[in-house]
Amino acid sequence: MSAVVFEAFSYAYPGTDKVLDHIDLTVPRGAFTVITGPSGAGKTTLCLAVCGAVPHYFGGALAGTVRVNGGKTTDSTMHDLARQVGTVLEDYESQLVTMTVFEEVAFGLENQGINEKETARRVADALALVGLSGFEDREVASLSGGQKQRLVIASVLAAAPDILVLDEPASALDPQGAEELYRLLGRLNVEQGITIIVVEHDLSRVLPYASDFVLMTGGRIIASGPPSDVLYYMGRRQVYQEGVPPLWQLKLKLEAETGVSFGNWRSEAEAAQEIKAWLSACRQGAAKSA
Ligand SMILES: Nc1ncnc2c1ncn2[C@@H]1O[C@H](COP(=O)(O)OP(=O)(O)OP(=O)(O)O)[C@@H](O)[C@H]1O
Repeated sequence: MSAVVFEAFSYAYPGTDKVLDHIDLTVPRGAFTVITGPSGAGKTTLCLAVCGAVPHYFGGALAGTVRVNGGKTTDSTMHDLARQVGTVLEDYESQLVTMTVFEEVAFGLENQGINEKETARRVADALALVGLSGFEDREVASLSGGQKQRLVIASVLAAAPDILVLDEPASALDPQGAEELYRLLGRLNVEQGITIIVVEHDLSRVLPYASDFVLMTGGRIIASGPPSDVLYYMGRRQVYQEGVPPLWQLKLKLEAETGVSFGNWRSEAEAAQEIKAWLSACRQGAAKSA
């Protein structure tokens, strides 16, 4: 069974035209799916449709279906969906409600009627997953931006969701914080088997972890699939050029000018290794023919 399936899904907020237009998308279990595209494309709305806030909270008009773990979101309450889908909003600080780190993670569990012992176990596990063990008694207000971000992730992980949806989670973090955050998401994906759906405009950050890219413009999906397919599409069709990572801009230019096909680079280290091997093969070829 797939984690999330959109079938011919269209949606308009109350009083707007369609902001999602005939979305067909399957997110397999265990995927690391990155939603990207220009501002206003409908990326946030797509996330809100997975956690059920669209339409349960926002109202509006829809057609088609969104299924989470096989069930239609319109047949579940947001409360029930929250056990399957953990959501981290772009304005994640608005999700923090209490005084201490322990209370923050325990808050949602107490509301679900989970007993004290089980709550303590789940809080400890969730804090360990995000690297905040030992922070239990710290006041939330004393944490850095990156630590607050990880705390919000721990709070949603404590409910044991199998899908995590995050909207531009690195937008308020410095480059190192962003790198650490995506390393954490990569680990949750690979080691815990959690399906990740993340909105990100900086594709360099997610290249090492993503299994799929989804490119949206004007409420539609215009390309989706393995990251390399979508990056080639963006390069060849000249769409959303600002989203193509510098590493891939170099690769596409090199390929166009040399006729050589390079691998589907996921990191600078991978690219450097391949270019070095290629240069060395070129040198050997030149030496032989001399
Ligand atoms: N609550 C709302 N009520 C009415 N219209 C909305 C609401 N939220 C978003 N929209 C509109 O829906 C469209 C899609 O917005 P959305 O936030 O989903 O796009 P986005 O791709 O996430 O953009 P960004 O990258 O700027 O966050 C936009 O035209 C936006 O103005």
